[in-house]
Amino acid sequence: MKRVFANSQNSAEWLQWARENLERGCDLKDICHTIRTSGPMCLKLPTTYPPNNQYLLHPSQAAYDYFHSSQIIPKITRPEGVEDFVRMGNGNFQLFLGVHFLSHESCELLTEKISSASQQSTLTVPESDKDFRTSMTCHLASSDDKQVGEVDAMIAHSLGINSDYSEPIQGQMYSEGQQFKLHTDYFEPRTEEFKQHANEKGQRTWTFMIYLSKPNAGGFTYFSALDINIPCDVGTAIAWNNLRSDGSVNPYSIHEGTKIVSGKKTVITKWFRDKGNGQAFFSR
Ligand SMILES: O=C(O)CCC(=O)C(=O)O
Ligand SMILES: [Fe+2]
Repeated sequence: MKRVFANSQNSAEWLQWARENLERGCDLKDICHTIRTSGPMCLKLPTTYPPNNQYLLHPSQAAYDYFHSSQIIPKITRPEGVEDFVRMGNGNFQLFLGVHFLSHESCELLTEKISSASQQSTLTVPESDKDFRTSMTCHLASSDDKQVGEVDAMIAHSLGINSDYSEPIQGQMYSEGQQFKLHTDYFEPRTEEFKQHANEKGQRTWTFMIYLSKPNAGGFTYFSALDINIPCDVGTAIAWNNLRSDGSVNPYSIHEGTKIVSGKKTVITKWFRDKGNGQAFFSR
């Protein structure tokens, strides 16, 4: 980490310094430590939160995020890997893919259950774009179904996280023309959304998805920051960490359920949380 100036109390200079060092690949924790010990007592930072996720990808945003969220950073919930899954993406983002997670038979049965009891999907923040998320959601957990319970347990086991640290399992169904536009699954820190949704069970940590039925065209899961398109192959599962290793939110996790061109797509989604009862991780 290079020191470009000494004992400066100028916040802009320090932010610039943090940005340069982040771009050079220095560790965010070291940068923050230096700022805490040698930087200005009170960094003057923007008062408005960046409005879009593109801006969040800028390295200086990482520093900004870190300084501002230190009070509410959840504890680390990071499996080292996911059993039998391959790691995709880059060092900035943990994304895993597991083929043949579920048999075609199980996928068919679950698809039937989801299509028989689904309702319009909702969003955690109000959105003026009515096409933002147009899929249907099925609250599978409320069915008390044996197969659903087994899949739920398989997901938790595969990540190695205690299912008490999770939200109830859901199904999503997309018909032709339906989509879920670019978004992140974590709750935006310091917002109403965070206050409303993270209060009890904490921040969202991991997302786990299983593809149950494949559309004829379209319907990928697209991670735009990595330019990775995951096809909706029946039985395949993906899992990603919405947080960085220090527990702050990871903008590289931004993703989209692309529009269905023809056919239907059905998936299972399960979000893990920062808080729960008992040990967070299974011992392996
Ligand atoms: O359907 C997809 O591929 C993505 C779904 C998604 O991002 C979500 O439910 O949060
Ligand atoms: Fe998502």
